Amino acid sequence: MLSHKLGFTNEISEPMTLAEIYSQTLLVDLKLCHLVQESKKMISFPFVGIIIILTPIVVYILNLFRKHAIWKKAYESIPSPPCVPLMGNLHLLSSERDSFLRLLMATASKYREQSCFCIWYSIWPIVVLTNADGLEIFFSSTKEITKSFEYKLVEPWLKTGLLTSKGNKWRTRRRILTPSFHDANLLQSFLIIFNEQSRICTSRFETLSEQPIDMYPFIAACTLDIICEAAMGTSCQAQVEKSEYVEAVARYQIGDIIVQRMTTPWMWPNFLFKLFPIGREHEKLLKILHDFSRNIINNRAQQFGGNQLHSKRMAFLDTLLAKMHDEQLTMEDIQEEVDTFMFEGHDTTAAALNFACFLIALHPDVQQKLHDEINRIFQDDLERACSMDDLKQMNYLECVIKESLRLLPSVPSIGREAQEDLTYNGHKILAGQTCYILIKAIHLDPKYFPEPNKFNPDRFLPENSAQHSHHFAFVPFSAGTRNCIGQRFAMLEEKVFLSTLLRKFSLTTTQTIEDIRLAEEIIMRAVDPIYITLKRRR
Ligand code: HEM
Repeated sequence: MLSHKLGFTNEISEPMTLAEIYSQTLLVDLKLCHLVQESKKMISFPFVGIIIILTPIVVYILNLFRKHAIWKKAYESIPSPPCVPLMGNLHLLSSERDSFLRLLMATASKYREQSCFCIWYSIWPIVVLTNADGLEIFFSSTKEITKSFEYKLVEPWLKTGLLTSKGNKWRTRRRILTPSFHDANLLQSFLIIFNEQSRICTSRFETLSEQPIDMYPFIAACTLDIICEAAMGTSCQAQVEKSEYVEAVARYQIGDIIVQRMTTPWMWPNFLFKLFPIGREHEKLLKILHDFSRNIINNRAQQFGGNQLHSKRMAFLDTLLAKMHDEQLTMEDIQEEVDTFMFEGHDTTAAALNFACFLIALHPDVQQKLHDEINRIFQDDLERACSMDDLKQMNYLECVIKESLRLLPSVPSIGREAQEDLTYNGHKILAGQTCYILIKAIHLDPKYFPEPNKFNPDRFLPENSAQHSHHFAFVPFSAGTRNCIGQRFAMLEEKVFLSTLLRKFSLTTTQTIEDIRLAEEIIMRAVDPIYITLKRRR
């Protein structure tokens, strides 16, 4: 190690005081001075060159150790799993896809009383918050809206759209986009899309009934078609044909690369990443994704400008095009928002639906109640489309969707960067600190959810809602200023899909919840396929 060569031998597991750091710095400075004097004597140009290159590296490393000492001291009161010098907690991770989420959940459960813990990513701390109490430092703040570093890795695809942007840019965009999610015309168009695509998906299951199948790829294709048409006004036909775009998004090629990059820090700098084959593949996929959305946006803009938009169905894109001049949006601005909807609105919903199907298959009593509710609403009509009125009557289905999102949230954690010093349940969090809000652990707090691991949709019935009355005890869509803008869209979509499926089929599975290994890969995924058998009801 460079530090050892310079005689810098402190074990970093021991917190260093500032005085120690300064004395070490002095020592290194003296050594450097000595080296410079030596180099003068030798008047060797390569040697001076090496010194010039090494000095900023040494200063950087010393600065890191100085910060490490400050973090160690500041987070003394926050528990963490056992650390190893320089590695921090990295030695506890394996190449198994589920190892990171497993470590987070096991640590959260061990330190539930303390309401947070620290994970040391080598010498860098991540403070993980696991208790609903105190979350107002992020959820009720209009200032604490900056996302953590990891989100930078989706920026090559999404640029700085709504998910990744911050400050005034985020505020302006959120103001422009929010009304679209409450617009009655748009919601009506979306309802037609949900019905059509859910029906296509269900009919694909017809030929596969009576045998265990992995429903995920079918559901992912369906949710991709839905968001594509809702966002851009054009379906990408993921359920009926193959295309480069669908392969890149639905088969998760782009997502896999982003996840791989997240777990390999030496690939974080862009210039290094591009040198690896995976970096070049990433570029290729980005071109496919960007070309696809850019072409659709340009076509739609031309029709829009020429008043030739014959489609009665409105898309998010139309509301952006309509505001283009007033809000001074460029085509690139519009594209980053459309790409963001494609990213956020497809896999999150697919994961939620897949987990909901699994939990319904596991609990015949719950499934019976769902069938009863659906029979009451549709009687024997297996084909008619769901209306808004139908959806309003699906109260029990809503409880089932919520309980699924509680136990198996599509987004198990979210990241923030503290903008100023904060205090969370008595623990100090320094400005600039990366914090994870561990939604999955927050949802398992027995204080708000008795028998937290039990799948019990009844806890969301209005008469029982006092049990989880804390504002931030149930936050699958995050909460506060920076919550999920697509929450209502997603709930309606889930209701249409599940009621269409359950009108025709019953679901069973031979797997148990303990068999399912879960990985955090941008969203939460089952490491191995979940098999469900669909049986025609009549
Ligand atoms: C079950 C489905 C969904 C779940 C569980 C979910 C969950 C979330 C969560 C937890 C966040 C906060 C992310 C963070 O702070 O880092 C978020 C943000 C967001 N979601 Fe969703 N989401 C879902 C569906 C959707 C859909 C269908 C859309 C689009 C139509 C969408 C669009 C967005 C956008 C644009 C953001 C960023 C909002 C902002 O920062 O202002 N989501 N979502």
